[in-house]
Amino acid sequence: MNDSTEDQPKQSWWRRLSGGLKRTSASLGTAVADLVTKRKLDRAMLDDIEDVLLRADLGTAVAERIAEAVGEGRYDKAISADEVKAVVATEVEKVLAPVARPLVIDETVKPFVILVVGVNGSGKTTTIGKLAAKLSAEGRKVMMAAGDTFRAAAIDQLKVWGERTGSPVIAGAQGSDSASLAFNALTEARNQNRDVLLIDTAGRLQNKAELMNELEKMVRVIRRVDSSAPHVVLLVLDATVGQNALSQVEAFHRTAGVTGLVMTKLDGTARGGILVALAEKHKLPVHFIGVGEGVDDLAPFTAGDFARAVAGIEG
Ligand SMILES: Nc1nc2c(ncn2[C@@H]2O[C@H](COP(=O)(O)OP(=O)(O)OP(=O)(O)O)[C@@H](O)[C@H]2O)c(=O)[nH]1
Repeated sequence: MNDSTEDQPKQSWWRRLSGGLKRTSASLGTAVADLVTKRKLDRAMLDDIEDVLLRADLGTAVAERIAEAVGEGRYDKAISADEVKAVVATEVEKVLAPVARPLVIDETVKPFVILVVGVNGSGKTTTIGKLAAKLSAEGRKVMMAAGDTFRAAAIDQLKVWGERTGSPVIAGAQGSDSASLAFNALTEARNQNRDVLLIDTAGRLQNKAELMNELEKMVRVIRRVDSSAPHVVLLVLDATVGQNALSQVEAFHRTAGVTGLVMTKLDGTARGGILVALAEKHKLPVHFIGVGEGVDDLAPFTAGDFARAVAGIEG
């Protein structure tokens, strides 16, 4: 790949990310601009700034901290919207930097098992497909397991990704036992000497308790084949659900021991600030962000870029 083609995806995903977060950043930018015109900074202005940040889904702790940082050394002085945005970007980056961590695949572990969990529609199957494409492009032998046996379309969707990425897909019939499917897939991945096994899971069953029981069972059964597996438990979160994402993290973390997050659909939401609230509260690593439905639309998560996009600073 030459430099110009390497630059293109980076630019296009940045455009989509900053474009997607435009509603977050534009409302934040406009509100901040309205607040700071022809006024000197005082407590009331900081409270207003804090409200604006709360509306962007950044969460109370971060909003409060940013407002304090804006106030530092600036009381009774005029302040520009750009100054406020710069403080927002700096403070957001501080929260995100510790969680922006790449997905590390231990080459000594074979197969390296990645269990992908999340509620239905969050983008699990699509993320698995994108990951399979990425990992196979890096030269790894990937296998996928259609553990979402509840939904026939999810099985078909995964098979399409399998064909697209040249990776075998282990699937059962709709309604078959997902734990035994995971068991078979891991055994098969071992026999075929695969580097990575990506396991899809159901996002919806009759009720939440049943879903969590099934996940627990899946993990238990996987451990029977390899006591160190799953090596990564990726929780896929849909950015458009806003604050709901916080409780999803709690539920899945308790059940499946989530090791890292992927946040999808950041290409079309005004609620991207939720990632900041999540980072602040749960401190779980964020490996990737989804910025579209295509195979290349899974971008590594970088704190600085994201912080600037949220604050509405041009890339
Ligand atoms: N715009 C956008 N759409 C996405 C992204 N990731 C996934 N989607 C879309 O979201 C929808 C749901 O994605 P799936 O991958 O089927 O979700 P799932 O979590 O597997 O859903 P279940 O199988 O029902 O549990 C699909 O239409 C995807 O194309 C993203 O980053 N951006």
